[in-house]
Amino acid sequence: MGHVEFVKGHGTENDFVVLPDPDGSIDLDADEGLLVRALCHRRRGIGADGVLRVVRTDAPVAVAAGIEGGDATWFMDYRNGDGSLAEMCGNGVRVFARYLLDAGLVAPGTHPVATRAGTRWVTVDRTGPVTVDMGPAVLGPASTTVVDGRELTGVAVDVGNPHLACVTGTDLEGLDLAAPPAYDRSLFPHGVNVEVLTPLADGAVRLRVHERGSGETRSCGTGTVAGAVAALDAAGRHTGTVTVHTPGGTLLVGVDGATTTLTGPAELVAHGTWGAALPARV
Ligand SMILES: N[C@@H](CCC[C@H](N)C(=O)O)C(=O)O
Repeated sequence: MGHVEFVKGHGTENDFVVLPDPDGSIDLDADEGLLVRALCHRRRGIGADGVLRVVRTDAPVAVAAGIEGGDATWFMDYRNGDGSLAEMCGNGVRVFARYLLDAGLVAPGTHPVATRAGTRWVTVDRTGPVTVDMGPAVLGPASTTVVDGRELTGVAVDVGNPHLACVTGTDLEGLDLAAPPAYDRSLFPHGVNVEVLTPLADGAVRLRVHERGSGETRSCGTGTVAGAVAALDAAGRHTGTVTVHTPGGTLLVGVDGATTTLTGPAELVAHGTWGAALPARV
């Protein structure tokens, strides 16, 4: 495997390796996602929850993936840390937009980004939070899960990817979310991200998440939207603005009848070359 240029970034500590690969020439599927797993490994790699490959929408790999470029020049090819594909990543798409801006590929403003879940419009400026129009979050049936030996009831929420959002009074501090929670495979045939959230007195919610393909993460953008929609639903509401506190930071979710928005920080912290020998000592 040759050298690969990378950028490291995060949004509320949901962290990513950004791989600029406009022509889609890096083979991320080889050896069941070996490169992705190696990059994301916390001890033997760079360490990340997932990989954001930056590919042109007209590159053969994007076309082969069925990506409808539409207005979008760039495709966010998202991979979980275990090498699996996911349809969408809410924190990732905000970090992706931060990369596009800092790399001079877009100007400050609102831009379309193609994802496997469809096009998402992201508003990014030189500094400050990044907002993404996440599209509709569709509530599904109630379902149960088992987390840390406790049975919890949640509601299915489709945010382009699958979620089971459990509104509960459970003490989130003590909950062990390391192991994949049990779930109904007939309802979630492709797996599910599981959120556990507690409404707070001021109307905000506290949220933790076990992500499909990544394990417990410090934050999950799509999970935050799913949690906010579930919390509103539990309160008998279908619109509103919800502040969501995750272990990695605070995000703001807007929910109206037609769509949802997600706002929060997105930062790039390093860049380098994977696989390169160190420069010779002088
Ligand atoms: N961390 C992401 C979600 C990444 C995908 C997820 N693990 C899945 O498999 O669906 C986010 O910020 O939304």
